[in-house]
Parts: sequence; structure tokens; C-alpha cells
Amino acid sequence: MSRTAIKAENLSKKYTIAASSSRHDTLADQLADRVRGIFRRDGGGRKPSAFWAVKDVSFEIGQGEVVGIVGHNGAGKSTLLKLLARITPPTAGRAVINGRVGSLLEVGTGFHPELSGRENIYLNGAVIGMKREEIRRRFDAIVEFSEVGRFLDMPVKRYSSGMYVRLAFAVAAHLEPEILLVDEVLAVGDMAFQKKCLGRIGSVARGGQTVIFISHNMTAVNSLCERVLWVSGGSVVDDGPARLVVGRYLAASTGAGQLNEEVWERPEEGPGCDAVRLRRLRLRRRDGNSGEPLTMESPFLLDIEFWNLVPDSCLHVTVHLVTAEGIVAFSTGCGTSQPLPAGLYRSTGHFPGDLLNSGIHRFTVIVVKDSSTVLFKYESQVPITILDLRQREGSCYGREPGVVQPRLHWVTRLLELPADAACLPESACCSALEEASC
Ligand SMILES: Nc1ncnc2c1ncn2[C@@H]1O[C@H](COP(=O)(O)OP(=O)(O)OP(=O)(O)O)[C@@H](O)[C@H]1O
Repeated sequence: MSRTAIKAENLSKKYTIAASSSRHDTLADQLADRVRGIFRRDGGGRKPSAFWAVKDVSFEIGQGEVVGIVGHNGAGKSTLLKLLARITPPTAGRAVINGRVGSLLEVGTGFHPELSGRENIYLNGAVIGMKREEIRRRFDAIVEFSEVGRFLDMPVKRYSSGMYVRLAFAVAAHLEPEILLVDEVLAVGDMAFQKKCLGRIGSVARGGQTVIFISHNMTAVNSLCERVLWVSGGSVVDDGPARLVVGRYLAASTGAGQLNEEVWERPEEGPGCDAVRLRRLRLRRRDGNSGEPLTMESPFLLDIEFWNLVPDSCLHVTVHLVTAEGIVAFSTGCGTSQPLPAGLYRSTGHFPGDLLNSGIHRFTVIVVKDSSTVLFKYESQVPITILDLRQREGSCYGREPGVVQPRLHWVTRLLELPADAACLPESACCSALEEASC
């Protein structure tokens, strides 16, 4: 294994919530608390309570590893990163860090408000142990990336939060720390800048630096990180390859895989009518791996079991697959041209992978008799939750639009070379383009 960059040993942080149980970050908070005090009968005499924001967390991260941290709001992710960055001291346990740390944890840390943007760049470099000459070499790239060049000589306390984050991210990512800690910077700033940041984190990661990255954007985490820690209630509840941990986290968050069938034991209990009643609606992975959530690539099966109660009916079973937005993605089904004897039947629909977009889909079953009479419609309670666990290149990590996401064959061919590029061997261009096709 590579050298250890970070080692957390039983790292723990206890916070005490003040009697009034409010933080006084802003003037509005203070005023609100005073007003509350006027109306409070007990005079606000509640006892302070303590809780563990991070409890007994231990892990080791090797040099050059790119690790994502995921978890719900309030799970303890930011506190964990602040402990690693030594912004806050642990209540118990310790973190051993081998290497220069650059961090972008929250707006407000790391920069001196009275100093200008220019001075803060040098200050930050010096803090992580860089020589003036090293910082000067990267200065232009930092300013260009941050897009705040015009305000470089203004004290950063006058920056907007967007400008602040731009400069802070540019500094953290360009000063080439050996360990980069980044906390959901992407929530601030516009989409274009978020993309730029993700692209930069990707190139830092490929450059062999150790990166820890907190994000709620699972596509970005899954694409940028090789390993993911899932934090819940202040503890690490899962730690492993990104695709697996993100899959399990999303499955738990969305409830995917929890309800995969509806069953009615007796004909009189099933939805339907006097002629046909449903017995079972079941969603299955085609590979039989029932514990795993469905991803965009996974083929799956839908079983529709029904009792035909009237002999000699010609029946057609149709499924409408409906997106979370209520759009019918498509309709599919099967029927019989021959009359069916009475009995219990199962129709199984085979849905290929690389068809549906990610999201929580629903389906409606419609049973039609003799190609003309709708016997009944039933909206199933079984969700078809499709996770996006595809690896993305570049810096585009948003959800693609559209109800379907088929994987189509594309080829790019060279049609004509510009006149001045005649010396370039055509075969070289062609092979590059063929490789780029997918
Ligand atoms: N300075 C503090 N004083 C008291 N409680 C705090 C403090 N900082 C964080 N907490 C609390 O500790 C818990 C963990 O917070 P933390 O910010 O680490 O969660 P998180 O997983 O990063 O959440 P999010 O995804 O919303 O950023 C929360 O209940 C939060 O309210």
C-alpha cells in the first residue's frame, strides 16, 4: 500500500448546545433570540445539552487516494473535515496528517478579511509552507481561474460570497497542496463555476495528490473518487469502492429495493374486476441479484400475475411506465389472440439496460379485453428506482435531460482537412477520431 496521507484514530467531536439552543451567527439571530426570551415563561433556563457530531471515527487514506464523503445533512461530514484540517480540535482521538494541507471548507475560513485578494493568495501559500517564488509562479493561474482579477486589491471582506469562494477555490486547488480537502464548495457559485471546480478537482486528483471531497452530487462523487466514506450520525457506516458505497447510499436514501412487489393472496383481494384480478406485481433485477439497486445499465423484469376468472377471454396486459414528473415514458405490453382458459397467469416484461433515465419511476397496469374494452387500470405502489452510477469524463456531472437515456452508437469521421494541415497524415486524424467515437 502507498504511504499513509491521513490516519484518523477514534476521532470524536462533542458539541454543546447552549441553553437557548441557538447560534448567534447574525444580528437577526440575536434579535430573534431576544424576542423569544420575552415570551418564554421559564426565562430560557433550559440546561445546555451535548451531542457527538463525530464519534469514534477511524480510517486510513493512502497518498494519492481520492476519497468522497457522502451523508445526509447534519451527518457530521463537515465536522470531520474540519477536524482533519485542524480548524477545530477533537474532543477525543486524533488525526495524523502527512503532507501540506490545502482546504476549502466553508466561506470565511482560511482568508484574512482585512487583507486584499492578492495578499491572501500569498498568505495562504505561506501557511501551507510554500516559498514566495513558488506562489509567484502560480499566481497568474490562480487569478485567471478565480475570475476576480479586477478586485484583486480590494480587502476580501468586501467580496460577495460568490467571489470569495471563487478565489478561495482557486487558491486551494492551484497551490498544489499534497492533501486537498474540499467541502461542498459547489453549493455556492454559479453552474459554470461549479463545473470548472469539478474539472479542477478531477485534474488535481489525476495529478497524484490526495483529495477528500464532500458533496451531495453523487454523479460527481462517483466519477471523481475511487473510494467513498458514508457518514451517518457522526460515524462512518460504509467505506469502500465509490460505485458500491454511492449505490448503497442512494438506495437507502431513495428507498430503492425496499418495496419490490405487491401481492394479493386471494382473487377477491386483488385489484381488478369480475373478469380479471391481479395476483402479484413484482420488480426483479435480471441477474437475480436482489440486494443490489437498479442502475441505468441494469436490465430488469416486471412480473404481472393475474387470475383470469372468465374462460375464453382474449386479454391484453399493458404497462405505462411513468416518470416522477408524471410523464408516460412509454407504453408496452403483451396480449393473446387466442382465448385463454380460466386460471392464474404470469406475463413478464423484459426491460433492457441503458434505456431509462435515472429517477423514481412508477408503472400503471391496464388490462384490456378483446382489444377494445378496458377492464381496469391499476397504479402500482412498487417504485422503479433507477440510479445513475455512470462514470463521467470531464466536468459535466448534472442529470441529463430526457425520460430515456439509450446508449447509441456514434462515430465521428474526418470529412476534410484544412488546406494548411495537408502535411498531417490523414490516417493519424482518422484513428484519433475513431477512438473518440462511442
Ligand atoms: N459549531 C457548532 N456548534 C454546535 N453544533 C454544531 C456546530 N457545528 C456543527 N454542529 C452540528 O453538528 C452536526 C453535524 O454537522 P455537520 O456540519 O458536520 O454536518 P454535515 O454532514 O456536514 O451536514 P451538511 O451536509 O448539511 O453540511 C449537526 O447537527 C450540526 O448542527
